Amino acid sequence: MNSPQSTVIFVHSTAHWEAIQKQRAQLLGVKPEPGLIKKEKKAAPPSVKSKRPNVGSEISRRRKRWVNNHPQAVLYAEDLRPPGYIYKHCNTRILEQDTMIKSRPQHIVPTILNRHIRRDLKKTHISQGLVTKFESMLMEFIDTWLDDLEQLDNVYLQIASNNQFERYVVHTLSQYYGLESFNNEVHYEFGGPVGVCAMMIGFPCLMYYFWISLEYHQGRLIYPTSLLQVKPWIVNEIWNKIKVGAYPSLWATQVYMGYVVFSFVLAYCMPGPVVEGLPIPSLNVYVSGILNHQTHRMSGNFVYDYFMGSCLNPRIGPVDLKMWAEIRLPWPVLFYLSLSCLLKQYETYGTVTAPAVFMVLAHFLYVNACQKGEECIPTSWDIFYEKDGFMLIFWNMAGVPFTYCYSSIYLMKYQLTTGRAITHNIFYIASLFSILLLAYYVFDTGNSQKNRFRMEQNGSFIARNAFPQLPWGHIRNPTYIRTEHGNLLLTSGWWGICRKPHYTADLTMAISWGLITGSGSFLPYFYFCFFLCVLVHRVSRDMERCAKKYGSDWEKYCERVPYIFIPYVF
Ligand SMILES: NC(=O)C1=CN([C@@H]2O[C@H](COP(=O)(O)OP(=O)(O)OC[C@H]3O[C@@H](n4cnc5c(N)ncnc54)[C@H](OP(=O)(O)O)[C@@H]3O)[C@@H](O)[C@H]2O)C=CC1
Ligand SMILES: C=C(/C=C/[C@@H](C)[C@H]1CC[C@H]2C3=CC=C4C[C@@H](O)CC[C@]4(C)[C@H]3CC[C@]12C)C(C)C
Repeated sequence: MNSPQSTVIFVHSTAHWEAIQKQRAQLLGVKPEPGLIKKEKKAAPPSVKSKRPNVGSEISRRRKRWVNNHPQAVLYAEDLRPPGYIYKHCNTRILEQDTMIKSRPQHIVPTILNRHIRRDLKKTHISQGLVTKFESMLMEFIDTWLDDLEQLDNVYLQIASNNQFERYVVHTLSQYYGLESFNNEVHYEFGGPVGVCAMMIGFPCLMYYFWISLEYHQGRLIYPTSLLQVKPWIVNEIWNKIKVGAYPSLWATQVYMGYVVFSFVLAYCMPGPVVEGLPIPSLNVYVSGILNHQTHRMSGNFVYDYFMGSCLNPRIGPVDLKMWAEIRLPWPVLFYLSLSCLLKQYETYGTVTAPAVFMVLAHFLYVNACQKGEECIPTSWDIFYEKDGFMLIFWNMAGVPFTYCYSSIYLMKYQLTTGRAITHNIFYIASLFSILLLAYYVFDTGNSQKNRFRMEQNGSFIARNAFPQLPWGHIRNPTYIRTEHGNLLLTSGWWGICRKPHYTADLTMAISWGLITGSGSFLPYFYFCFFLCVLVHRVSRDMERCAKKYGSDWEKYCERVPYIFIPYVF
């Protein structure tokens, strides 16, 4: 995985800043007037040229090169020491006795280079040009923010560099100036820019391909029979069919966009229960003046950021766009599509089959769950973690409604084109209905157990009577693990049995949507396969995130609840 790195220098607080000021004044031999930090501004930043640490002995060539800004002038560990600092007289004890430094808050990095860095620097010849370049950047940054102490809590300077050695120099200089620095490593998911580019092109193409196979081939997957056939196959089988049957017509656009607008107006005027979500990161972040005030976890790569999104919770008025697009758009459309297939069957044959009823029930349960449990959704992963980018928007507006419906469309198209309805024996049908209802029960109560527990914890719990409120959906006096982070991890109910009970239940429902159509086509199983990949990937991302966030508490939780999907199996 490609992981570009950049170095970010942080200044955390006004207190920290004042400490830096005092420190620098002390290093320069200027006595700071207590409480008048701003007044020292002009005197404080040493000009990079005039106050550059002395290098080598006074008559040495090394010193001359350094003083004359020779590009190959080198700097040793001792050169990075504060001026006037004598190595053999300084140790940590002396540092701690120093009143200026003592007055610093605990978290501030000491000014004197630590032994580890000193040892490393001794081995390294650092070019003067490099040091001057980064030192000037730091000086400029310090000067810029001297006048604006109020903003200091959120200010940081980002220095992008893919060179490990350069980053090392920046860290060392930061330490010298009492700034806190750390590497901000961009961790790409989904295969990075190349992976997401492939997905953005591949998903729509795949959907067209599946549409052709459903519309013209009773769900059979089609392919060219020889290499020579590829071009005519693409033109005749794919392109011409899309042009005729799947070109976005004005009527289709009006119907779909009409529904989108209608649904938005409803969300605007009839918002449903209003609950507080989880705290989101501060929006008041300045990043070298480049990013605006709402972007979040940006990689800097346009394609990747376009796919992942930039904002976490964009809104228009009272409508949280992500919630609206995730709940109020795809699931009702999916339900209407299934219902339409059932009505078409009834209109054509005067009767309906059990599999078609099954699909309407399955989609009704899902859409109903999303609406009746709307108040629980702000504490779920997509809302608090995923940003609103191509991935979520495409999947909400196209993927969910127009791929999750393959089972219903397949049942209908198969009957319309062959004249034979897909049916099964009563035992098979009854088993699948039972599996669906049982899985739904675990899915519904699993989600609501965890989300209500979390809502109680953050004080946003509200009781609702929307149908159905299932028994065990709300655990009174639950057991949990209290983490040092402050969050509680539920270990009662389904959550004491495995770590992702709601995923297991959701996947069980997904496979039942395929099984009800028999084994004539892969397409009704596409949702299950796709969803399995999504959830397995999500589990690994989530576990990694939680392990970092909760540390040893997460290990304790994993010991208490060792299985992820199925107890004693996995
Ligand atoms: N049909 C579809 O297309 C999709 C359906 N879904 C369904 O949506 C539902 C919600 O899933 P999703 O949003 O992915 O995940 P969750 O709502 O389970 O969110 C995971 C988060 O829950 C918190 N958490 C994990 N374990 C515990 C615990 N024991 N106690 C308390 N909090 C815990 C952690 O957050 P924290 O950091 O706050 O601790 C974790 O990051 C599932 O049923 C899933 O199947 C999801 C995606 C797509
Ligand atoms: C990822 C997408 C969509 C995800 C949604 C389908 C689920 C996200 C959170 C889920 C739910 C949370 C809590 C619930 C309370 C329960 O009482 C009922 C179920 C539910 C509403 C549950 C339902 C599914 C979610 C809304 C897109 C990108 C496909």
